[in-house]
Amino acid sequence: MNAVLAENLVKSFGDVRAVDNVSLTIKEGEIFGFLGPNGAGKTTTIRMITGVLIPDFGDVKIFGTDIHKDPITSKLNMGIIPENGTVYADLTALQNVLLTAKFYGMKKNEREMRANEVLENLGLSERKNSLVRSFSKGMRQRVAIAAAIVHSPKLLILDEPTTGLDVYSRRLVIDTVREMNSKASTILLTTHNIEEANALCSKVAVINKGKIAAVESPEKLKKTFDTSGYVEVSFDRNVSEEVFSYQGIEKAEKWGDKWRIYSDDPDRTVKFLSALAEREKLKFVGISTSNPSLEEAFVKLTEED
Ligand SMILES: Nc1ncnc2c1ncn2[C@@H]1O[C@H](COP(=O)(O)OP(=O)(O)OP(=O)(O)O)[C@@H](O)[C@H]1O
Repeated sequence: MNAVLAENLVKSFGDVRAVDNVSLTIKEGEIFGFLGPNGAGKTTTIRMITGVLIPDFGDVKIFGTDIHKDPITSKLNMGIIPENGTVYADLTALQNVLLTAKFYGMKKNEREMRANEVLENLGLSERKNSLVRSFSKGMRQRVAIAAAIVHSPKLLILDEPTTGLDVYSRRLVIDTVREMNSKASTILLTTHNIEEANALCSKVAVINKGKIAAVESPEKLKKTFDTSGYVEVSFDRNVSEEVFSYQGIEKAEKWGDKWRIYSDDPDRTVKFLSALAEREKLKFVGISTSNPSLEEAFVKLTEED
């Protein structure tokens, strides 16, 4: 079953078409990353998916239920951490989480057990009885996350969950996302952080100027935009450029003590190099293929025309 099925979402604010015909399918069990530059339409899309904003056009189904026709059923399945997650500053961390647990209709015993458990997992046990007012940004964000996951939602939606957090809070947030996913939650998160998306997500969608530019696994996306396709090789002695003249090899460039061999088929290049080494009695000192980055793909997908 699809956790999220968003079809043809459109939302304008005055003359600005913030979201322009966006469709997304998020399968159960995925960690789905929503990437895009500032103002691309990520938050507006998330707000439509979570039922906070009514689209001008289009539908959203959460586990098959229309969010606008039956918001309660849909929302019971969700945990939502909005951008700059909101928590009550005049309540303690524990009171914040217990309050949300109550909203979700959890029983008293279960509320207390789970609230303590999630606060512990998010490194907040020792401060659970302190007012949130006294907390740092990272701690507040962790309280917001604890509150959003206390009812073990089937779908966890996080808008920029790690922006502005210190390394410790970021690590706890990422570990929590992974743990929720391993316990059968589907995750949808927006992020600016491409390396984070690369490390966490099984699939990413890139949005630019309100439109979806690509939906792929990070690995496929990297490969699609890898224009650098080269193999780097060094031998135990110098060779001249001519030895690399071979069908399919576009060029060979000297890089320090190595050669970069460009082609559209690294597998063939490696086989060719192996035959070359044998024929010329060369020994490999090192050989590696280029490592395309998701950042490169992202920049290509979102760069100005
Ligand atoms: N309530 C609003 N009223 C007017 N314009 C809005 C409103 N919300 C969003 N916009 C505009 O819609 C566009 C998309 O904004 P949105 O916040 O969805 O982008 P985003 O991808 O989440 O950006 P960021 O990464 O900076 O948070 C922007 O041009 C923004 O100025």
